[in-house]
This record gives sequence, structure tokens and C-alpha cells, in this order.
Amino acid sequence: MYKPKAPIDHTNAVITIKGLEKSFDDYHVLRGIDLDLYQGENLVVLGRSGTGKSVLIKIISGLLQADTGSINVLGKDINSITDRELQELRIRIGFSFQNSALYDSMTVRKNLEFPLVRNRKGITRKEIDSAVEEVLEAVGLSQTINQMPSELSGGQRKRIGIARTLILNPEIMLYDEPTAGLDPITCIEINELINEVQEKYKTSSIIITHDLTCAKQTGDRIAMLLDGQFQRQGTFDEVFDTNDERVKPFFDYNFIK
Ligand SMILES: Nc1ncnc2c1ncn2[C@@H]1O[C@H](COP(=O)(O)OP(=O)(O)OP(=O)(O)O)[C@@H](O)[C@H]1O
Repeated sequence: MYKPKAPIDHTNAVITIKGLEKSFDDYHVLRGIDLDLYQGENLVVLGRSGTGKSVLIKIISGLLQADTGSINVLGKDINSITDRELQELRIRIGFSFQNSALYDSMTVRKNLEFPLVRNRKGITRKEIDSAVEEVLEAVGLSQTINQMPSELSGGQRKRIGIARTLILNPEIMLYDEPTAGLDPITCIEINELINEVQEKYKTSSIIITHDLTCAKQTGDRIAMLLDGQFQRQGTFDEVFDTNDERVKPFFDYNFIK
């Protein structure tokens, strides 16, 4: 099995969150989140449905606003950032959406070109072609360049979605349920891709999932979201070495060995 080798710089946090809270009407979803993501680290955020995992990464990428708390991303305070700074910051953050978010009317090539043309003013045709080819090779799908998204499998769509974020060379990757809806073998291939991206692109990543195989394979560290806070953090074995009745069933029902 592929093992991540990229070194983690524990002196350099690329994301620092303190006291983050978020409610929707009277539903208090996030109730005091403290979190550091270190340079080069794959951090898995585990939690049951509805615990606020997606809300958390949307706040980190500026798609949603926190009610209270400080959120520093790549040296920028998300709460006091201008719209222009937020736009610039977003280019440095790759967001891999659960549904891959491809444009169905565009070929794979056009889907990959789109973020480049929009965000890299003055880029030449030659540079675009070579970036597309490089990123397709990185996700192992060079042969799909002229295909339409509808002709791809779920796993291939997921890879192209990841390629489309990688093409802007993000420093941080946010993966929202990267293995959702995929068969177990394809899941393992996606987990391996996440580790390859970590090594090749030197990304720091947050991986949101409730798939424990994904957590175990990709996570240098696991943070478990329970009742709106990170109640347990550590390696996979550390997090699940507990009699906590809120954590144990999560492990037992995932049937992981
Ligand atoms: N824009 C919104 N407006 C109102 N409520 C919202 C909004 N976004 C999220 N919520 C609520 O916040 C809670 C947490 O949602 P979130 O999508 O973060 O859960 P999750 O942990 O990612 O779940 P899942 O694993 O099912 O994707 C849910 O109850 C959801 O309905």
C-alpha cells in the first residue's frame, strides 16, 4: 500500500482556528472549534452526518461566515479580509467537491482549462496545454482528455475534479467526502491519489469523511467532530483506542480491520 512520505512541518501552521462557532437559526452546529493544520499534513475530519464538517471547510474557504472565532488561512485573517484578498486566497485553496462539480457540456480538456483561463491572465496556449497534460498525467487519466464527463465513471470524475483543483497549484486542498458513492476498490485508488497529491504537490489537506478506510489510509492525524467540537485528535489508533460510547459505534459499524 502507498504510504505518504512528505515531511510535515509542525512549526508551520497553514490554518489556525480558535474558538470558531456557527449557528443556523437556533441550531448551534460548531461550538468552539480549535484547529491547526500543519504544512504538508493530511488531516482527516471525521464525524457523523450533520455534525458540521462541510460547514467547517466552507468557512475555511470563505464560502460561509463564522459567527465568532478567529480563522487564519495562509497568513490571512478570514474575518477581516477584503473581497479581493479573499479571491486571491481562494486560488491558493483547492476545493474538491463531493459531486466533482464538472461542467457537463465541456470536454475534460475544457473543464481543466477553465480555472487557468479565468485565474491566470496572460497565460499562453502552450502553457495551458502543458498544464492540462501534466495534471491529467498526475491523476492517471491522460487518455480521457477529449471525453465528456458523462462518459466517465464516478471514480474518473472524482479524479478529474481533483485535477481541476490541482491545475492552479493550490497550497491547501480541501476534500469533501472524496470517496462517497464509490466502490471499495475505487475508494482505495482515490485514497492513494490523495497521498500522491500530498507528496507531489506538497499540499496541506483537510479530508472530510465518514469512511474509516479513507481516514486510516490518508490521515496523518484524525480529528473527530462530536457535539460541535473536536473531542478526540491523534493518529487513527489513538482516536479509536477508547471506550467513549460516542466514538466506539462509529468504528464498530464501519467494519474496518
Ligand atoms: N446554509 C445553511 N443553512 C442552514 N443550515 C445549514 C446550512 N448549511 C448547513 N446547514 C446545517 O448544518 C448542519 C451541518 O451540515 P454539514 O453539511 O456541515 O454536515 P456534515 O457533517 O458535512 O454532514 P454529511 O456528512 O451528511 O455531509 C446540518 O444540520 C445542515 O442542515
